[in-house]
Amino acid sequence: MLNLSELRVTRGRGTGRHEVHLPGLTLTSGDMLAIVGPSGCGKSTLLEALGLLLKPSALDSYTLGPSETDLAALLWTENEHALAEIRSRDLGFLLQNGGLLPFLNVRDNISLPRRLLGLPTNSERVRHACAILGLEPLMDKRPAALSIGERQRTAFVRAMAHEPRLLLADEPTAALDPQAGELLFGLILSLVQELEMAALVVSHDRTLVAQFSLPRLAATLTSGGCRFEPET
Ligand SMILES: Nc1ncnc2c1ncn2[C@@H]1O[C@H](COP(=O)(O)OP(=O)(O)OP(=O)(O)O)[C@@H](O)[C@H]1O
Repeated sequence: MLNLSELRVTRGRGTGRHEVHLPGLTLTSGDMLAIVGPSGCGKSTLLEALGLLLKPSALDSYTLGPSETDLAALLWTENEHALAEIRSRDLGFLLQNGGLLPFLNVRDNISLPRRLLGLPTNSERVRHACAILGLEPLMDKRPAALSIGERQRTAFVRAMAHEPRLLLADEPTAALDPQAGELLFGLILSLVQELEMAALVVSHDRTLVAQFSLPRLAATLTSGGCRFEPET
């Protein structure tokens, strides 16, 4: 479902230069992988590169799902139109700031990705996710009137509403209590398996990661940055 050759991404310059290195990655349908490592090592950078939001300094090939389109080639040709289409159709983002639109209520924030793709805004899966995560009473509220945890849960439902091939989630449980975190992890895992998608989830919560027996991509600090490798 996901095949990526060696990836290098560079942030900053001079003494502040930090290189994130991933020797390669293969995910099959139903895989959910946790990305773990210390603050500042490059976990968000890795997600952003996999989400086609950053141009890597090295990447030979990157394919996603049944499509044979080489996303690495698209990145190099800077075909912004094609990249934007893939981001909105095949990828689901739950980034650290949540990214909810402040002028839309919860209902409209959640339905936006499906609306933009011309899909019916009513989806049984979205309704189910909203019910499990307790969002139903909040549908008419705007983000400013939500708690941080409520915003995080809304952002998660928005990230999966269009049923992407790959979900990229940055600390999805950071603002949630242990019980809500467990509910969200369980929901992500069941969706990933049911929809035959894959998920990469940055998490500091080793307890949750262990509880769900998630395979891990762990960071090792190097002199100029950080390398991510499967943790044994
Ligand atoms: N926009 C940017 N420009 C330059 N350097 C950046 C930028 N964003 C992040 N960095 C640097 O890149 C490195 C990796 O940052 P990143 O946010 O990916 O780490 P992280 O592991 O996700 O951290 P945290 O767990 O604290 O969120 C850090 O040294 C950071 O200072």
